[in-house]
Amino acid sequence: MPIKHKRILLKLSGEALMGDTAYGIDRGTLQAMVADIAEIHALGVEVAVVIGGGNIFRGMALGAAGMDRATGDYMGMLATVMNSLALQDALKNVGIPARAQSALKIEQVLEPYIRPKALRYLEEGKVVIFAAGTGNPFFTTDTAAALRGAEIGAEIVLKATKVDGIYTADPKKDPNATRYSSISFDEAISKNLAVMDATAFALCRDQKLPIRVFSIVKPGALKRIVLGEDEGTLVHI
Ligand SMILES: Nc1ncnc2c1ncn2[C@@H]1O[C@H](COP(=O)(O)OP(=O)(O)OP(=O)(O)O)[C@@H](O)[C@H]1O
Ligand SMILES: O=c1ccn([C@@H]2O[C@H](COP(=O)(O)O)[C@@H](O)[C@H]2O)c(=O)[nH]1
Repeated sequence: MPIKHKRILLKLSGEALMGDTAYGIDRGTLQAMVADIAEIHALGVEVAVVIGGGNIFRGMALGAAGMDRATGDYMGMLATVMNSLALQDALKNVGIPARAQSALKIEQVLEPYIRPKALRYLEEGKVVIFAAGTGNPFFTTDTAAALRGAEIGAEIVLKATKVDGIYTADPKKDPNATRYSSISFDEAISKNLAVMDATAFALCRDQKLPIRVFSIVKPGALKRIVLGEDEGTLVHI
């Protein structure tokens, strides 16, 4: 079967990285994510990854607890750096070349984000991990995924999360919610569907970059998507 998407931006949920634990990185979950990436890497897909930080810190939650919001956001971005380091290490452990780049300057830890270098890594078959989100507070890693996806000319943003698509309402709160198989950007924005923030939806819409939201826990889902099969929810123009 031919691959449908040659270059993708994969957004991995930070929150999902906890697995069944209450905080941090669950080793088994991380290895399962790596196994999914390995399957599509073996098909020749060029893979760039943005990983969230919800398993460690979210600026909004820290802000609600009384911390200065921007400070909380920088802590959230640093959380994504930790997740990116763990992912880079786990990929290398299974023989997949991976390079993480940071949107915040921490040169002793990660090389900085340099777009031409990232593009070269992708052409060389290396998995590129974009750490520290956009590098700016008041954004999210979903927006970083949209931004980097557009910058590298990805054909699609694949958001791997804890639910298996976009629903009429949060399926964790509303048992009667039903899943869309596809939805337009305008509808997703106007209905305030909180699976992704409006900034990310708007950026992808303006750049004509489709998004597919799918379950990170469903075995083989990522591979089926790159082979063109129907999974989760497609967000389109
Ligand atoms: N209409 C909706 N359809 C699907 N999921 C929804 C909807 N509204 C809210 N959600 C929630 O959005 C969550 C996914 O978004 P969220 O940004 O919180 O997580 P993530 O991107 O997977 O994690 P992280 O930010 O740590 O990377 C789902 O787990 C789901 O409970
Ligand atoms: O560009 C960005 C990206 C992220 N943040 C902060 O990091 C946390 C974790 O990211 P998630 O997307 O929620 O997983 C986020 O809550 C923000 O606080 C940021 O400030 N800028």
